Amino acid sequence: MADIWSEALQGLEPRLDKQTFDMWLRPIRLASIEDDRLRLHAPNRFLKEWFETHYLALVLDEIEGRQGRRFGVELEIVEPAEPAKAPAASSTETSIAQSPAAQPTVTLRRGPEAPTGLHPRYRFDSFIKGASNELAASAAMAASDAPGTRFNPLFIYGGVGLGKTHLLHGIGHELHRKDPSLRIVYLSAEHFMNEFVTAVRNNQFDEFRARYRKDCDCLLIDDIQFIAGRDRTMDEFFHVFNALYEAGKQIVVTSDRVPADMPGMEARLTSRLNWGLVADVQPPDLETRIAIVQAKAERDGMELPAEVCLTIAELVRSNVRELEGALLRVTAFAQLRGVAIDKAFVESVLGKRRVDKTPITIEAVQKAVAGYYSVRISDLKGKRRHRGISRPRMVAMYLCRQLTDSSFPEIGMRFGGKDHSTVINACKRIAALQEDDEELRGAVESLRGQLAS
Ligand SMILES: Nc1ncnc2c1ncn2[C@@H]1O[C@H](COP(=O)(O)OP(=O)(O)OP(=O)(O)O)[C@@H](O)[C@H]1O
Repeated sequence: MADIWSEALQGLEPRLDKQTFDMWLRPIRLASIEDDRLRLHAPNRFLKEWFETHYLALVLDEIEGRQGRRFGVELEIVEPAEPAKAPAASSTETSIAQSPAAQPTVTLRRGPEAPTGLHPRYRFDSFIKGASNELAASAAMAASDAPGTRFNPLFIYGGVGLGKTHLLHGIGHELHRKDPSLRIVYLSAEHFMNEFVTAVRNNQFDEFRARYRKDCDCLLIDDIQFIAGRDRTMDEFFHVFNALYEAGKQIVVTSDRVPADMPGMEARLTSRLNWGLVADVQPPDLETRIAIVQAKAERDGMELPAEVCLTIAELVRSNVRELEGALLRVTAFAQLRGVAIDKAFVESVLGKRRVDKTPITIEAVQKAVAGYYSVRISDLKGKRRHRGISRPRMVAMYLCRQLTDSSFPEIGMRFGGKDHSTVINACKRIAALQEDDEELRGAVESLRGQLAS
């Protein structure tokens, strides 16, 4: 009976990319054939769902072509009998008949009450899945179902504001929910470097090493591209990676680009980052953008007419952060002016505002921000870290990114030759701070209005 299955797979193997075949088809097993039904086993929920949606029809067509009849299918999740590599949390999939070997083999020390640094809103249930992020989102969920096993490391990459950090935090929350004893460490690569430098300077290397190599069951690192070219940090991260990986601990990494495309990143690190699954997030399509606008409005207790959601989604295409910003702008303006939100209003706030106007330049942004905060343009381009300077500098970088077509490296260059990751961090920081800081939100809106007019 297994021949039906293996013959079909053999027929398909040369027609599919090797990685695709090994990842999605090979792990599916034929358990039995009853009448005209194939009973198949998938090792986990993620593989089951992915196989069902993407490859099942293909395999059934192949079988039909060979056998001359169409089979039905029952696809169940059955974990492989051999012990999982990771001693971490087992899958909570209730339908799985767990073999004793699949249970955790060591008792983990209790972790903190809740992993620190995780944004309370960045959870899977508030993440809208669409074609543009499907692989990354499903893989993130799979990694939190069975950490340290199949998708380890999980590498999520993509452009700015597309949900990488949201997914990373989602994994942390989900792992913690399923097993509060897990020690989950989340931090940005920049933070990792700063801690490392401080540890070396203060002779606290043993503590640093213990924190990341031993007392950690899951490492979530944001913006790994930051450490490219920083030799000692890369070397340290390499050892952290090895220690955790060998212990079967889950590692999830995000970046703005694929591992192979990071100039200055050591080859031994790039290759390790490629060991597991590399999944991208792309700018959302129209349907996903509409769903995101609806969900965000609902979360904020607003009911927006479908036409309004559609108009916002049509006008803002680049990324989700900008979509959120646009929604915030529309609702804030409507509140200020005390008017109802309809299509024409949205267009007046977002849409045609830039048409027929000269494009906003980086210089114009720097000038407006310097004037607003009463600082010198040379300070914005300089290195001083005093809050009175660094805050306006970050706001200026943020507005340059929002209002001009300039890339991160280009903005960095025009701010006194700063690294693109500094610009990325500034943009993120200002976007996040605006959520709670009304004064900052007011400043950004006022500058935006000034520059747009
Ligand atoms: N699919 C989605 N569903 C719901 N919200 C989303 C989705 N994608 C992104 N967001 C939201 O958009 C905002 C930006 O997302 P996030 O910070 O995760 O982006 P990122 O890819 O990490 O970008 P960056 O590289 O700039 O850090 C967040 O508020 C996040 O909640």
